[in-house]
Amino acid sequence: MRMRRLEDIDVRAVSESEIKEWSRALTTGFLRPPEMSDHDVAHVAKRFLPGRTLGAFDDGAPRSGLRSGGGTPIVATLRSFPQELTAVGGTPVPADAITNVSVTATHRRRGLLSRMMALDLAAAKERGDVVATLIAAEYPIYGRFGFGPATHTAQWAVDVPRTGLDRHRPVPDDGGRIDLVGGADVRALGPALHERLRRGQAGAVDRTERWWQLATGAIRLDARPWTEPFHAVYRGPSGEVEGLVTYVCDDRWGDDKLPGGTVTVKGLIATGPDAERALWRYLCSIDWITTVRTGHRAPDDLLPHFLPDPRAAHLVMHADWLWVRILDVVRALEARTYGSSGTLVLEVVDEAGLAPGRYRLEAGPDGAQCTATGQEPQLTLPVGELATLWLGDESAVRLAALGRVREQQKGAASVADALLRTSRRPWCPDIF
Ligand SMILES: CC(=O)SCCNC(=O)CCNC(=O)[C@H](O)C(C)(C)COP(=O)(O)OP(=O)(O)OC[C@H]1O[C@@H](n2cnc3c(N)ncnc32)[C@H](O)[C@@H]1OP(=O)(O)O
Repeated sequence: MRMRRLEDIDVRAVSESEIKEWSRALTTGFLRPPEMSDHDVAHVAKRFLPGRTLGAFDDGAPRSGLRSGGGTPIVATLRSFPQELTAVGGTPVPADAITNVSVTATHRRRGLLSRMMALDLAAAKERGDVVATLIAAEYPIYGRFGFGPATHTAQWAVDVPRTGLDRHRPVPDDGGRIDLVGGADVRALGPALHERLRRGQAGAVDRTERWWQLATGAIRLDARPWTEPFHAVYRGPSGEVEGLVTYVCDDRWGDDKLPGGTVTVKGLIATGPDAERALWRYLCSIDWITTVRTGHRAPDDLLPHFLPDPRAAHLVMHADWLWVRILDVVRALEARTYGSSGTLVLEVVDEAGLAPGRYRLEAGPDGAQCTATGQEPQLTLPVGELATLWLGDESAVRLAALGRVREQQKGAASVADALLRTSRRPWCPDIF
């Protein structure tokens, strides 16, 4: 069969009637069994947003075999949806959340992702989104499109017998209480708790009703076998719900008849350190459990230091997590608060032409003003590096040492750090 030339492959928004074929292309690109059940396709269709589900159509591709319906075969997918991302200081900014990016193995490295990404980012800019966000499958994919890694994830495995915690003490020991609750309770309590968390957590994103339904089994998908988890809530001494953990346990025993169970945390959110401490200690106090796996946490999570012996928490993963692409430099910089007062003139390099320019930032602990300027820049940096600095996780001095930002004025990177870095690291608890 003749290979289609690039310009013969149509990249466009899919219509609702093309969702089944689009879903097949997505599962194929993600190396999953290609045929999605009608039940699962119906769920994909439910969250369909016109114009925001993109596909690449190759009418030269075979219509037999894996294909599930009529129409032109789809060989690449990308979907975006509206999201809110919390900036430093707590203000949510409108984000274009990008997900379901795939290109069928036979069509890779021919520019299909680049074309879909250009379409989606242009539409986001046009809509007035301040940033685009995604969780990258692999590190090298998205930097070229102006994204920078803006939060990191860490996962620990806690060796419970080594923690030094006294398993005879009641948990919690601070006047609060912990209760196991059902999925319906979580759907009732969880959203308000999460809203409180995300307002104070730079890097957090909003959760939809569907998110809570999936997390509690109210929506089940054929492609994701469901195990009913445990949910525990922590109420502080005042009786208010301040924390929630969802976890599963295995039932492992050694030949020596000693228990060796593992708790795997699906999510733990809390509005303050007392609730976090109480929930981690609760998990470490469950009989038969010798390991607690934490799931995705911020790299500066307090967990190890809640344990008398912090070395009992072994770091098992540390990696980039949320990637951010700034689309509107002025609104992004004005949305956040700063660690000190000062001014900084930045030259932002953006080869895609979405947010390039010279910007003067006058910043302070209560907010900032940012304007386009003709002044000489103090710091020159690619738009992806700006995203990395924007959420407060990275140091401009480090990036200058790596040659990724350029000081045009000596000491400008230190000035940038004093303004932009935060005392706690940003964290995105979710995957999307
Ligand atoms: C947010 C999410 O959904 S993350 C999930 C991403 N999807 C996956 O990882 C699924 C498996 N992989 C794929 O489907 C594809 O390989 C994709 C989507 C990663 C890339 O799609 P392609 O159409 O091949 O990308 P495209 O041809 O536009 O590549 C543009 C450039 O990026 C580079 N590139 C693309 N993917 C990768 C990668 N995984 N690693 C390194 N470089 C890459 C290409 O080499 C090319 O570089 P060049 O311009 O210097 O030649």
